[in-house]
Amino acid sequence: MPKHTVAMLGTGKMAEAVLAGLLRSGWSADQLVVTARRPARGAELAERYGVTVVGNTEAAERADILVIGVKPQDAAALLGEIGPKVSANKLVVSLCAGLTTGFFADRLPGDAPVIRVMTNTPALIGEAMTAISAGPHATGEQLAVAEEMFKPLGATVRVPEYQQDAVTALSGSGPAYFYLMVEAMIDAGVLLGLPRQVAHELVVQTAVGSAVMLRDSGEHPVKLREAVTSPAGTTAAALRELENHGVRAALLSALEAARDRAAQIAGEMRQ
Ligand SMILES: NC(=O)C1=CN([C@@H]2O[C@H](COP(=O)(O)OP(=O)(O)OC[C@H]3O[C@@H](n4cnc5c(N)ncnc54)[C@H](OP(=O)(O)O)[C@@H]3O)[C@@H](O)[C@H]2O)C=CC1
Ligand SMILES: O=C(O)[C@@H]1CCC=N1
Repeated sequence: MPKHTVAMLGTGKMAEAVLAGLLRSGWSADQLVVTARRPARGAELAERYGVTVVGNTEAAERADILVIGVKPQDAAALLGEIGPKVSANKLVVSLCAGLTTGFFADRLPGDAPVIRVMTNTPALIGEAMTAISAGPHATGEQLAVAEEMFKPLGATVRVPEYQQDAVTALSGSGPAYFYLMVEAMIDAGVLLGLPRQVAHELVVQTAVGSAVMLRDSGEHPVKLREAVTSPAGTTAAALRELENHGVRAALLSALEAARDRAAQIAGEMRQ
């Protein structure tokens, strides 16, 4: 990959995970500049990663890839600030849930190329799931640049932009669903009389083992679940309770709600 300079504009939790992932995968600190709204946050990032912290306009000037890491609600103000520095030879990469490439194109001068990315926090450890879509002014080459940038952070997939709200619901927010499940299982272990630390270790390693098996065996989850479920055994008893309590229906509703919220955010930002 040619030497690019990346600006993280608004370096909160998600942009920090991307920043850490890039540094882990061989990008050098001098290829990265970051911005923060609060000076204390900037100082923290400089100390933790050895990166240069500058203002938004200077970052937009210095870098050729501009990663938009602010909340969707803060994006318009940020674009207003950096707009004059964004020319067609810059690549704008949005991490924002809900916001379309059109939202950015409408607020940037000329034909600024925009790539919409939905990644997730496991980028921090090289296990992200990142979905990438090119906006109207982005070339295939620019899409490939964004893809190369995110590949070392985990897995990547190209999707048509209209699918990005569904992606956001599934893999963008996805880590939170698994963490909730783990949290609830640990509490259940405590209810059954296990010390919390023991319950924590049992659940976390079971989650890791199950996830690695899912990925590496290539087996369908139904087959893996059936292998655990003995006739008249303990697992069948537990699964019946999960079905009785509507776990599948809850997931369907939850993901629809997340997808709809992404679309709603975009609508709110247009007003
Ligand atoms: N968290 C996640 O798992 C995921 C998040 N995303 C997307 O990533 C984006 C960021 O989310 P997240 O990291 O969770 O949110 P955070 O609030 O942690 O990060 C946003 C950061 O931007 C800073 N900021 C806001 N305005 C400016 C500005 N004008 N100049 C410089 N910095 C600014 C904020 O500063 P301050 O600290 O002062 O508020 C904050 O540090 C969102 O658009 C979200 O949709 C996408 C996928 C997953
Ligand atoms: O909750 C959110 O809106 C962001 C987007 C996906 C994950 N976190």
